[in-house]
Formats: sequence, C-alpha cells, structure tokens
Amino acid sequence: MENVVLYEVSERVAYITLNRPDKRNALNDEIVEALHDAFRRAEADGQVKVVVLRAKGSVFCAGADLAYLQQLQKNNYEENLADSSRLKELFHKIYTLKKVVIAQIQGHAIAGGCGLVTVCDVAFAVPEAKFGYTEVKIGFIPAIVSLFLLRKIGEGRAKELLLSGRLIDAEEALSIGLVHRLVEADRLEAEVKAYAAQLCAQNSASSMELSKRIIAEIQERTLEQGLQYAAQMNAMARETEDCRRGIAAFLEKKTLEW
Ligand SMILES: CC(C)(COP(=O)([O-])OP(=O)([O-])OC[C@H]1O[C@@H](n2cnc3c(N)ncnc32)[C@H](O)[C@@H]1OP(=O)([O-])[O-])[C@@H](O)C(=O)NCCC(=O)NCCSC(=O)C[C@@](C)(O)CC(=O)[O-]
Repeated sequence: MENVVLYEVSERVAYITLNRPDKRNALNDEIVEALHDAFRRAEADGQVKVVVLRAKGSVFCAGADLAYLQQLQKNNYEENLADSSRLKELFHKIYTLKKVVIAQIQGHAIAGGCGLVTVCDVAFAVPEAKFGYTEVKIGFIPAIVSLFLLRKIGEGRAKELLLSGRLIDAEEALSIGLVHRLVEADRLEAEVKAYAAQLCAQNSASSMELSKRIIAEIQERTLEQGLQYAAQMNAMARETEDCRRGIAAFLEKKTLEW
C-alpha cells in the first residue's frame, strides 16, 4: 500500500506531500500520525531549512475524514478527545515548527484542510482553489482551526467565514491574508521551489526560527510583557554567530550565502 504522506528532501527543502487523493486527502488517524512523523523528521534534520506542504490530486485537503469520525462517534468522549488532541498537536507542531513552512495549494482546502493552510507560514495557491470552513454545514464545529484563523485574519473576518461556512475563491483568500501568492497551476511547483530556494540562500536559519517564535509567542502576552520579551529576544539575538556575520557582511558591503 502506498504511503499516505510522502517525504523527500531536495536542496535543503523538505517536501511533505499528502497522498490520499482518492479521499481528497481527508485527515484520518493514519495520515495525522504520518504528518507528525514527517514534520518531526524535517525539524530534526539540520540540513533542512524550509518545508513545503503540498498534496496529490485535485484537492489540497478536505479536512477531517468524516467516515473515520463516524466510526469514532461509537466510542466514548475520552477516545474522541485523544483523537482530536492528536490533530491539535499536529496543527500546533506545524505552527511552531522551527523552520518556515510553505503551503502549496493546488486545489480546494476545506475545513481542517483550510486549517492546515492557516498554520503554514506562507501560502501559494492556484487561482482556481477554493477555501472555506464548512463544519457548520454538517452539524460540526470549526474548533481547533478557529484559533489559528483568528490569529491570521482577525476576529471580524474569521467569525463571518466560520459562521457562514461559505467557500471563498483564491482572490478573496489573497485579499484577507490567508494566501500570499496566486500562481497558475503549471507554474505553481516552480514558483514555490524558487521562493523556498530564495529563503534558503538569502536568510539566516536561526533568524527565521527566532522570528517565527517571537510572532507566535508575543500574542500570548500583554503589550507590556510582549515588548519586554521582544527586547530580551533582541538582545539575545545580537549574540548569535549569524547576527555577527550578517552585520559584518553588510558593513563590509559583502553578500552572504546562508
Ligand atoms: C473537498 C470536496 C469539495 C471535493 O469534491 P470532489 O472533488 O467532487 O470529491 P467528492 O466529493 O466526489 O469526494 C471524492 C471522494 O472523497 C471522499 N471524501 C471527500 N471529502 C471527505 C472527507 N472530508 N472525509 C471523508 N471522505 C471524504 C468522498 O467520500 C469520496 O469518496 P468515494 O465515494 O469516492 O469513496 C468535497 O469532497 C467535500 O466537500 N468534502 C467534504 C468536506 C467537509 O465537509 N469537510 C468537513 C471536515 S470536518 C473538519 O475538518 C473538522 C475540523 C478539523 O475543522 C474540526 C476542528 O477544527 O476542530
């Protein structure tokens, strides 16, 4: 049987590919565990600087596997909580991964599938892609995904999307900051690859890691606590080798290859 998640590394970029196209890459326990393994592997690999999350088939991801959820509905609350906790941990893992994660969206991203997009740092999509949180249409709720959507696009916009369950097109997704670039399908892979290569060549890995950490953590704090934390991180970052090299190179008018 083929793996439900594929993993490969090329030129310092880890490509994690959802590979369950016949079920529109719906998230059951098998694919969730395989994604945990793939992201853990990418984080642990010192050679990997950037991660791309992409998918096989016509749909990026149709969200939670509803056939699997129907099976779990026969079980008790604790077993369902254990299952939803693994999904929550996966989303948190991607959101806080120590590497930049780029979503490459070749088709619809629905419910938990749209949630996957929101936890990635950057998203490239084809103009035909559609996005939406349809949980309310099937009597379920956008629970885990809502936290990340709120952070990404703000409460006003998030509420309207989560409560209406409507699908939005790629242009609207771009306008609200859910997606960052629209690229025609025949150019998508190449454009993502070029963007990832640019991050690898031009940016310090530790600077990207610390920037991501600050953005994630600063929102947990009050303005005063956040600024205090930011000042501490600023002072700490000055001591790193990358910062010494980067500043020296600028002042000597040299270009660094990271
Ligand atoms: C994505 C499109 C538009 C593609 O539309 P399409 O390309 O026309 O595909 P389709 O609808 O013909 O589906 C193809 C096959 O994929 C299956 N399939 C497809 N989706 C799922 C799914 N989710 N779970 C299980 N199976 C799924 C579907 O059952 C079918 O299987 P077949 O009949 O060939 O054996 C359409 O399939 C669709 O609308 N799917 C349902 C999407 C949906 O309602 N998702 C809600 C998931 S709930 C969720 O994610 C909860 C969460 C995580 O957000 C909660 C939280 O945050 O706490």
